[in-house]
Amino acid sequence: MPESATSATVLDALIEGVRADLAERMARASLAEVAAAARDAAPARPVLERLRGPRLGVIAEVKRSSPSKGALAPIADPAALAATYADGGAAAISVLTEQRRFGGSLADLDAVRAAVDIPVLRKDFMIDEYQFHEARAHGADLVLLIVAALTDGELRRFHDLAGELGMTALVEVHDEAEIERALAVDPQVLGVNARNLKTLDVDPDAFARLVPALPDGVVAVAESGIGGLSDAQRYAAEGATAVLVGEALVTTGDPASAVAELAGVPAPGRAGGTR
Ligand SMILES: O=C(O)c1ccccc1NCC(=O)[C@H](O)[C@H](O)COP(=O)(O)O
Repeated sequence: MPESATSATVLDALIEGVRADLAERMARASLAEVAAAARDAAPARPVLERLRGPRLGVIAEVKRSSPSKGALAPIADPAALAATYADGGAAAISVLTEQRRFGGSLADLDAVRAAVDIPVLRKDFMIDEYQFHEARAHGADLVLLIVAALTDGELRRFHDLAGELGMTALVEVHDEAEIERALAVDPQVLGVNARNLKTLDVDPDAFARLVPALPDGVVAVAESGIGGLSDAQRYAAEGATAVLVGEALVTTGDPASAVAELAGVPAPGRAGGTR
């Protein structure tokens, strides 16, 4: 459950903004209209096999700014950046669509979708059924479910809905209690975010601490604070199937080489999908 109403967190504030923006979009297009657009979209791409492999899967993020760091990169052409990531060997592209603090949009998702053939993640604070149809209508193959932002009932309902729409859910946790809640929906892809979304503190040891609780066969994604090769190598050695990287890729002058370097990391611990 989200923290109590008396102690508003960074995550609470982000979600408040997401709700306001969502209300505006809902006033422009009904759920029925968005659901029809989702049905008309090309089928979602399979994700699991792209993330699993003898080498580390790299989910490369299009990220202009963030609550923790402010402005990172202007990214005038998200399609070109995504194509560069794909050329470097990214397994998937993450597109932040939250507008207020991350500078993203559904237009970014459209542009990236049109530019690459690899799976695309809609990275946002998914709190309403409407956003899942919207994600699919805009070509997403993967959607993010942040356990800290959802009740158990919402987590179950949205995990099911993502599957019904043909998408894969990346279920994101930060601590032991959230893992327990996440496992109740039997996720195929589990992300451990080193960043606590309530405080913005980054704990590079979170993945290693939680990895023993991850079920065999799950795609384990280490997220946030990955600065380069040595971090990626450490996560691979700890059992990560994939890494999700934003800041380090949008702030480098050579994103294709940066992705290629990370994508070259052997991931022997999870090569067969088991630990
Ligand atoms: O990045 C933030 O400051 C942030 C703050 C609050 C909620 C979410 C946030 N980021 C979303 C992400 O999960 C990251 O963009 C992603 O894991 C990549 O992180 P990084 O490589 O550290 O940019």
